[in-house]
Amino acid sequence: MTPTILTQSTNPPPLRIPRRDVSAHKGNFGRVLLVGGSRGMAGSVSLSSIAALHTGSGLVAAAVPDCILDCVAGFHPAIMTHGMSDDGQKFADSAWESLRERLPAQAAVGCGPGISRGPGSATIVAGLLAKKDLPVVLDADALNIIAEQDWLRDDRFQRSSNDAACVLTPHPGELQRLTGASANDVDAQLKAAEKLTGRLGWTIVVKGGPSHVVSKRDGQPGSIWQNTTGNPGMATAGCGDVLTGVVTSLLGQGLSGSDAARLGVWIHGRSGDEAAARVSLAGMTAVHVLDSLAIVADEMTTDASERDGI
Ligand SMILES: NC(=O)C1=CN([C@@H]2O[C@H](COP(=O)(O)OP(=O)(O)OC[C@H]3O[C@@H](n4cnc5c(N)ncnc54)[C@H](O)[C@@H]3O)[C@@H](O)[C@H]2O)[C@@H](O)CC1
Ligand SMILES: Nc1ncnc2c1ncn2[C@@H]1O[C@H](COP(=O)(O)OP(=O)(O)O)[C@@H](O)[C@H]1O
Ligand SMILES: [Mg+2]
Repeated sequence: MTPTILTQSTNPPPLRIPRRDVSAHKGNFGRVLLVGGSRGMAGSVSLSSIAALHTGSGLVAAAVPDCILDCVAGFHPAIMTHGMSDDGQKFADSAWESLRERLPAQAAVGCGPGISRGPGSATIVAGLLAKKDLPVVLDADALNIIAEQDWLRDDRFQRSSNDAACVLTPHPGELQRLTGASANDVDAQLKAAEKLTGRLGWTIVVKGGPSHVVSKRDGQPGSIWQNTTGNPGMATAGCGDVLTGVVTSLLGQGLSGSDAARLGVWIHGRSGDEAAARVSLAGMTAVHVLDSLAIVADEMTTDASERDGI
């Protein structure tokens, strides 16, 4: 019997970015920084960083607690690493001071995978939320810190349409911690995300099968877009860390929060579908999704003649 492949995506992306010009150089595609990791979770921030490279970023660096720098550096020779002060496990209070100096050079920053909770991590998250001229993606424990600190009520962190994008990528458990909306009630989660987006001006990816992107578009709150790619094989450790790197990369390539989130979620799911077809639903891992991302990345792009309809 011929096996039925249920994972093939045929739908087009929600938007496209220009195909690379022949004279392109790495400076054209954004310098991005991934902030995270802790002892025991060096893989998370490495997955995010490699995902940013595989989405097309020109230069990718990881800012990590110094105690895991060698491990993170060993995952991929093209990733630069910056070691920040730590307490032997995770970022120390003073890490923000050295991180802050690196921010002006970045086109976008992604923060949270593997970061762990503690005062050092909380200072970094608050600093990034307050830096409204820098596009940022927040994930994992960065979101749990926002929930713990009750920063959703803090008007200091609102972003207007003139500010850089702030994109949150919670899974249902994290969104429940942030808003109280049950992880088992997608409608309640989308409503809660809509309310947040309207008030704070952030874009929220409500992850799942399928994922949704909730954003303010054309100044109007409450635009909800549903993704069509992806499959349950992606319910495996590290797939969310990959998404953080993908969306950070697209922000760094100049996309708005809403566009980076929608195209990012689409290509991430598309990579998952490619991985499932190549490996298997049960056996695929985040590393297969990363490899597939490098293969399907051009599906996000179009060339000038296609754009102009020639
Ligand atoms: N290799 C690595 O270093 C890895 C590190 N990771 C890091 O591990 C940290 C903890 O992340 P976790 O997400 O495991 O921890 P969480 O405690 O946030 O999430 C897992 C729990 O959330 C609840 N939940 C409810 N609905 C859910 C849904 N639909 N999807 C997911 N969870 C749901 C479940 O109770 C589940 O046990 C993060 O910092 C993450 O970046 C993970 O990404 C795995 C890989
Ligand atoms: N059943 C599913 N269908 C489609 N995508 C899924 C499914 N399960 C998980 N995913 C995707 O995998 C990712 C999991 O993210 P997350 O739970 O944060 O993982 P981790 O923290 O382990 O990296 C999300 O992008 C989610 O949309
Ligand atoms: Mg996660």
